[in-house]
Amino acid sequence: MTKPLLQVHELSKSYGGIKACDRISFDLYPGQVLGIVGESGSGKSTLLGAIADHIAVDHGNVTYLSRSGEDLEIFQLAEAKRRLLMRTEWGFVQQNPRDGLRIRVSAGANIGERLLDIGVRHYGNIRDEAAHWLREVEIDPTRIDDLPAQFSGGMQQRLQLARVLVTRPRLILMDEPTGGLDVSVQARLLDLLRSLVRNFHLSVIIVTHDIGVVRLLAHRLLVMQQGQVVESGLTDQVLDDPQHPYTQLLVSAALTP
Ligand SMILES: Nc1ncnc2c1ncn2[C@@H]1O[C@H](COP(=O)(O)OP(=O)(O)OP(=O)(O)O)[C@@H](O)[C@H]1O
Repeated sequence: MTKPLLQVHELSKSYGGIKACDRISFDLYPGQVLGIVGESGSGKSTLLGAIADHIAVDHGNVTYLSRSGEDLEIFQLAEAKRRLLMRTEWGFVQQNPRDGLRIRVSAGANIGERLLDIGVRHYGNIRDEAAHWLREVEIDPTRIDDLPAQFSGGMQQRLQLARVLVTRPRLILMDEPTGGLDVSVQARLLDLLRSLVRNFHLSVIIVTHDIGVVRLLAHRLLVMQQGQVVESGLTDQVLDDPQHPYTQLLVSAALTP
């Protein structure tokens, strides 16, 4: 039987008296897209940050099945190994591309930098790879020397994806990747994400408050309210027949024009 790529076990994180994440557990399988939905303040970003070890948890653990078949306890890894893993097998896509890009260097350098980080040194190859990944994310490779600031918001987000994908990660964590974009730009980005997930057999955890985004992308859903998972399951099942009153509210709010 296929083993989970990621096992999240009883993750908890409080800020003072606020339980931002309260004993969250789930498994993510290879090639699966898991959507995490909930209102602002429900704990989605804290959960994502905790999984990526950006936020120190109070309790719980995360186990990742590496490319070489090792079960790695993320919070127990030595710093160097954790950093290498985050640069190679994992990727993080920020809501604001400015947080995920280096704004003062060219598009090509943004992509190439990730390869330099993992020890690639042949500059010709790096430039070719950067051009290749620009094409993959539907950016004209003749823009390779442009700065991110010369790109539209949607293009910046696609550039961020190229920067993440160049090291061929297996797991991508995304925090509201379509937030703040116009509806038509969002739709194009979602289409692109869908084909990238399929073509590269990516496993993805995507945090959003937008039910439309998870309906299009996610195989499974976790619904969070006040730091807890109140409902989970296959996306269509959860959205077409929500059981928990909070999920019912989210779904009906999304239907109201
Ligand atoms: N650094 C922090 N210090 C104190 N409280 C925090 C901190 N980060 C988050 N919180 C609190 O934890 C709870 C969960 O916040 P979190 O940002 O994870 O929610 P969210 O669902 O991602 O919200 P949003 O969609 O607005 O980003 C909230 O009550 C928030 O105020």
